[in-house]
Amino acid sequence: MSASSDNAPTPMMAQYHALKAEAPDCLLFYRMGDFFELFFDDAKAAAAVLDIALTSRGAHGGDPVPMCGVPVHSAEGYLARLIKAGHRVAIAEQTETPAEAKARAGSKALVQRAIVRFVTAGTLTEEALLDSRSENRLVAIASAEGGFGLAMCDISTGRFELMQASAAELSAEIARLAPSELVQSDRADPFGEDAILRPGHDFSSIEGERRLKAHFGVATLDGFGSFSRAELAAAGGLLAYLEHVSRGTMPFLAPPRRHEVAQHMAVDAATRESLEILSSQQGGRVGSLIHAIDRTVTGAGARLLASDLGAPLTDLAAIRDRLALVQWFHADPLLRDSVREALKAIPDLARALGRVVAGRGSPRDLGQLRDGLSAARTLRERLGKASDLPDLLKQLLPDMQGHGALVEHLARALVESPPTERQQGGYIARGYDAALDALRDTSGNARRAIAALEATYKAQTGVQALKIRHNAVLGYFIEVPAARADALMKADSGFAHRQTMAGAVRFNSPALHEEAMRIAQAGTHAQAAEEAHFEGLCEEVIAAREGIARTAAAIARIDVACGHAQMAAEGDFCCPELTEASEIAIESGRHPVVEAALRKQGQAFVANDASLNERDRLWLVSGPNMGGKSTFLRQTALIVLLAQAGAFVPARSARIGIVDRLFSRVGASDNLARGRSTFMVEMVETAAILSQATERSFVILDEVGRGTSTYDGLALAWAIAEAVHDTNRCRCLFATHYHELTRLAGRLDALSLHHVRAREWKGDLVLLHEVADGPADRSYGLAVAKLAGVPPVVVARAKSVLAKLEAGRQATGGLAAGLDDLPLFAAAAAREPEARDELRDMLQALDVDNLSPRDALDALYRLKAMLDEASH
Ligand SMILES: Nc1ncnc2c1ncn2[C@@H]1O[C@H](COP(=O)(O)OP(=O)(O)OP(=O)(O)O)[C@@H](O)[C@H]1O
Repeated sequence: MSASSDNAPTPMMAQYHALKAEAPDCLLFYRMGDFFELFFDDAKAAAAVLDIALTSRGAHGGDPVPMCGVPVHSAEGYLARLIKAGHRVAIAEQTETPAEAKARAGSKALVQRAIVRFVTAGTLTEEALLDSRSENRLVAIASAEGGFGLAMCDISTGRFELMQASAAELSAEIARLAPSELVQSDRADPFGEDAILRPGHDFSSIEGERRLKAHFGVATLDGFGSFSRAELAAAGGLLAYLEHVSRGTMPFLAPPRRHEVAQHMAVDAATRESLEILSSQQGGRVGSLIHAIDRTVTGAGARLLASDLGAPLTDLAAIRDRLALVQWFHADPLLRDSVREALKAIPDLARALGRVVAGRGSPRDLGQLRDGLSAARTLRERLGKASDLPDLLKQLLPDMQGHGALVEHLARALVESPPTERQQGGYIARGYDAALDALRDTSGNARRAIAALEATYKAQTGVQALKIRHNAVLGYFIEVPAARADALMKADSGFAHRQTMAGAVRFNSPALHEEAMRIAQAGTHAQAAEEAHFEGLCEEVIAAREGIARTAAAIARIDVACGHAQMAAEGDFCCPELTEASEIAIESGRHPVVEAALRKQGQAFVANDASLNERDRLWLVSGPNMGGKSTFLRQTALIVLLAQAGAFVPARSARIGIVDRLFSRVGASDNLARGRSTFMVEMVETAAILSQATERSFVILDEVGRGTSTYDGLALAWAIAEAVHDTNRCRCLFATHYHELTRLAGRLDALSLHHVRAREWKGDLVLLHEVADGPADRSYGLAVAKLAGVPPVVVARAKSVLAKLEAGRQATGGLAAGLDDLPLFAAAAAREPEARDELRDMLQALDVDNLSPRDALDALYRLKAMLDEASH
């Protein structure tokens, strides 16, 4: 900002504000020479995040303008940190050179600038800004016809999906997608705190259909499938946003695929968090399911694995197809090893393609596409020769070929390891373009001529220390020590003086000038030629984008299957059997994360069986703290999830009846310790289970109810267990401390009692981590306290308090005295006074003073009829 003493903005300030007005919710990176500079509040925000100096420049309205800047060449690293901190950035580049500005509008002209791009969390393609092992998703939401449409894309790979969800399904879908950025209409209520609000007219189905057709250059969308109005509206919002942020160069999107919500297990946000599927409750990958079982060797494989675990299937045939492929690799360790070796060498095709299509590709990306596609072909040939190909592989193999001409062209055109930078050139191979080679020869010859000149001048002047050198400012020059410069300074020496340094003097000569010009000209022409070839190659890649994306997807699927097979071999996992029955029959199941953690400490994991079916669908699991109840519950849920994701499972055998919805809830006090949850949240989440779990669902409830007083907690746990048993009728494991709940066994016929075993040995507690039939014999709370190091005097005191309490319990019948007299849950539920409320409403609505006798009699009849109806 140049200084201005009065209040009129300088031209540069006016330009800055005009650009800023185009991107009010972004930090504006304003290009000035070799820096991006930020001003005003943007500068303050960026300086705080980036920990760089906040200075000021000039003044605006009399006040100094806060400013900070980052060098252009290292901008990516700074961008990454700003995006991570939740900012969005608009990049304003100089769109003409200072010389062009001068020619346009005189010596005082301001260089024109324009926003060329927005950098936002959901629209990144740069390798440095992305995690190679996770997808980066942008999601748009729209509503139409009473439902919701979601459009999801990962522009770094081109994946593009549309889906329809009901209001009840919406939050689970958003949790599954875990978007980096969520876009929605500014006319609807925000779906999340960070949702980006865009103009409402972008989210109409008509507009969506128009944009889709235009983007894919089709006259009808029939070839892609049939989409609901809400899906089209969401697609419209997504495409409009992409157009906005990419400023003309649309990123790669594969044709949209419909994601059927009903074909996937519904797993809500609370369950994902509690099962620690993709990240642990501490927030990182370490300690999560995916961290424990991921044996993929490519970034694309890791991303697909995360997507599989996030959306387990419910379609039996599709799951069996995936499992058959894992089984095939499992059965042949040699083949598996060699395929994994081959996969390791395959570059990330999807992301390289994403960058090229988005116009941000580099010669290195083209090299990666060449190497990846050719490796894919080799792998296909190798796999194609094997016998008994599983069906899924038969479908994948054709996707891995068909790029022969492109690979051959890239191989001819590019050097072996092309650079990431284009400016320096040198990435087009010799022999590809004779004219380019000639230009390079010219520079080579000129360079040799310059070397020869040095020898000539040394002989001519007798100065042995004479050197011909080059720098960015002067270009080529002749340098001699100051003490020997006199001879060259003479007017008739043939040398022209250019610069005097402390110890040296620099000269030019006509011959040197001529050779230097030859080099510069040839260099400029060669660079232009390389650029043209680069553009041509990119166009060829772009034309083949859908096929390349299919190849990338096939490789990722093979990597995931190989990874599961590898994990199964390392971890002794088995192939689960999937059925349509309402059952879960696991023999010797284990928790993959806890097992891995124990193994590190040299301890063994105790495997346990679980067996739920229609007649025995609710297991009440009790036992001492630290006994392994939570672990047992979670391992069962994880085994179900892995099985339906198409993976082998940590068990000796597992038969799983397809689960439509998976729920996991943990009692509030467990979470409170992490400062995460409250009893209220626990109840809200439990309410969701009671309203959504179906007969095909699987629910784990871990000490639900314990976040409140003993009586309230017991009462709630009791009622929840009854409701799950009688109304939801889902498969359920319910861990509890309330010994009193064991009385439910006599009342609910599909409920059975189990406990984790413990023994007291010589006064010490031994936790066996074994799940056994029947209720726990006692609670062992004091023994656990002792184990945890509570001082012996306190434990002794607690023992005497306990003895008193137990004596009291025997006298009064205890906490649960009288519970046996409770009417059955179903009966209690049926007598809920809903109909009575209607009666009450109607009575309340009667305006008695203004009723005619006739109307009063009618009203009485109506009320009586309602009452009769309600009691039937
Ligand atoms: N099957 C098992 N084999 C070996 N160790 C186990 C097993 N299950 C649990 N453990 C160990 O016991 C610890 C406690 O397990 P877990 O949290 O499941 O107990 P819990 O009964 O739910 O306890 P609390 O009631 O206090 O929540 C685990 O961290 C693990 O180290």
